[in-house]
Amino acid sequence: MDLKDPKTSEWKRFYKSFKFAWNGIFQTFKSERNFQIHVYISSLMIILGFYLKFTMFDWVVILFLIGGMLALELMNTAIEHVVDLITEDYNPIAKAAKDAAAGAVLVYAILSVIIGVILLLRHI
Ligand SMILES: Nc1ncnc2c1ncn2[C@@H]1O[C@H](COP(=O)(O)OP(=O)(O)OP(=O)(O)O)[C@@H](O)[C@H]1O
Repeated sequence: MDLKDPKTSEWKRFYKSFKFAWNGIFQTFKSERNFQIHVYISSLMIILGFYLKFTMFDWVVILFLIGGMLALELMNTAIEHVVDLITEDYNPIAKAAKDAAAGAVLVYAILSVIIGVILLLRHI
């Protein structure tokens, strides 16, 4: 890992870690259907926001929900990868880890839908 190489400049390290992070987002988008669905719904909300002339408050809430949802889905994917790396056999602890991570996404998704509907209803 040349990121740990002391000769690598701070800016180069920053740039590379940004590139790795972006690659993680891109790979997750390519491989995870749920992440793609979240991106499409988020894009739709942004278009609706412009169409319905969202207030500054609405934008702050919506962007917070979108960012949180996508970040949580990325974290869920990371946990799935790590679990798969540890075992390919059936393991109740692997199941518990994956299901808890999926549960975290579900909790945030349900609350996001409720808050999104409340915001939309104020404009319709
Ligand atoms: N090694 C394992 N041992 C026991 N249960 C597992 C294991 N791997 C996955 N599971 C369980 O099987 C089900 C499907 O898991 P899978 O890894 O296919 O992910 P998923 O929940 O379908 O998510 P995604 O489609 O986003 O990858 C889940 O309930 C999960 O907990």
